[in-house]
Amino acid sequence: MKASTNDIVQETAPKQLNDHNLVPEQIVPGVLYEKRPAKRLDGSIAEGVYNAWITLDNPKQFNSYTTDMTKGLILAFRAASNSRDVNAVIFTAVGDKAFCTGGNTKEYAEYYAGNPQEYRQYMRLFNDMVSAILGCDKPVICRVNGMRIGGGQEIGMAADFTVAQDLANFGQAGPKHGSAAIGGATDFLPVMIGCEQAMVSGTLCEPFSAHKANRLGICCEIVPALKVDGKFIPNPTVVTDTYLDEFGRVVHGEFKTGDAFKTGKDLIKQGEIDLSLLDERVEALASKLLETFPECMTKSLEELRKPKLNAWNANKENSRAWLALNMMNEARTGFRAFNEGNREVGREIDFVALRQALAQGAPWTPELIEDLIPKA
Ligand SMILES: CC(C)(COP(=O)(O)OP(=O)(O)OC[C@H]1O[C@@H](n2cnc3c(N)ncnc32)[C@H](O)[C@@H]1OP(=O)(O)O)[C@@H](O)C(=O)NCCC(=O)NCCSC(=O)C1=CCCCC1=O
Repeated sequence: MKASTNDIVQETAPKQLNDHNLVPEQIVPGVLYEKRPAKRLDGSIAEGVYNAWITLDNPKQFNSYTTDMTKGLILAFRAASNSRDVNAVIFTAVGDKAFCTGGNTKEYAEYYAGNPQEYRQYMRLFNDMVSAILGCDKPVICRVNGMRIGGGQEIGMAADFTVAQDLANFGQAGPKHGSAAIGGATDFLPVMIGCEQAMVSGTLCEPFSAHKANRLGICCEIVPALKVDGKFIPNPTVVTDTYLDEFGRVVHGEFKTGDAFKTGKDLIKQGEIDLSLLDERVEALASKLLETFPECMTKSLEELRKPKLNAWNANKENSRAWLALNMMNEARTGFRAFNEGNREVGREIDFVALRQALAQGAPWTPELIEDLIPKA
């Protein structure tokens, strides 16, 4: 009689498996790690195979990552990468407001500001975190549960796929808050959305919608998340029913303006947010990935990641050094301004006043920094 696959496994698989993990699968506070059963395309459970869900858990601070959380993410990606029984990684965050808004600005302002040596050590962890995502042996799906901004956009773009709920905004924050988007964005954006759009995003720091992210090619799929009267509707603050304006310019995915935007905002407040379609589509993508040869999958990932990885590897060490020294002046000022400001006084410095001071040759003194920071 022909032996079953199970019999063959019993006979051939090592009785004792070597553990290649550097760490136990217990991750730090702020980073959750969970193996959920993988599903076949028909929705049935594939016994003994899982998807690793890595979840940022810092919702009060928009799932920004602290130093400890960068460590947790490195360990989590390492664990998922090494797990024989993991099909794909789902990289997401708690809640429906934010996937991640980057580095923790409170920690930046209160610990790293003015302390470049410490920030250089932090940037070792940050770089290793991005490299851990790009080096994961399993496909990584970024499940965008809410806004993906700054370093959040960078770690999200390091993933292989992005599936987003359509209320999520995307974008960079660096030059407005005293940093440069060189934690991956300047490497990934040009290859993902083209140099011109990358320039717009990486310098102007204007958030853009999930619909636009999908059109630009930074998301492979988006789903509605807002339910009004029990029915899903597209993000009502965004133009989704018109492709071109009267002059033939693409308007699909742009934010509405004026009263139309305000009406959209009110509708969001009235409705309820339901991420079930997001979960469905993420699971469906993971199921498609399951129905492939695992080694051929890993090799394909390795090859297809090269445009991102090569750019990242070429720049990450220089970026680390520059970011560390930048903590002495612009980052020190910008992150303190965000952290010490509020909605009333604002969270950004008077950029023109700074430029006027520098135009006269003024040095970066503690007094200049204090004067530039809006006082709550
Ligand atoms: C535009 C925002 C993302 C969202 O704005 P809004 O919707 O108006 O919400 P807020 O009121 O601003 O925020 C709500 C509360 O969350 C706190 N919050 C938000 N983001 C962070 C963060 N990154 N760290 C800590 N806390 C955060 C915010 O303070 C509010 O709490 P409060 O108690 O004060 O009410 C806007 O929030 C925003 O711009 N956030 C900061 C984005 C940012 O600058 N991120 C860091 C970018 S730099 C970076 O990530 C880097 C990575 C590695 C390389 C170097 C580098 O710079």
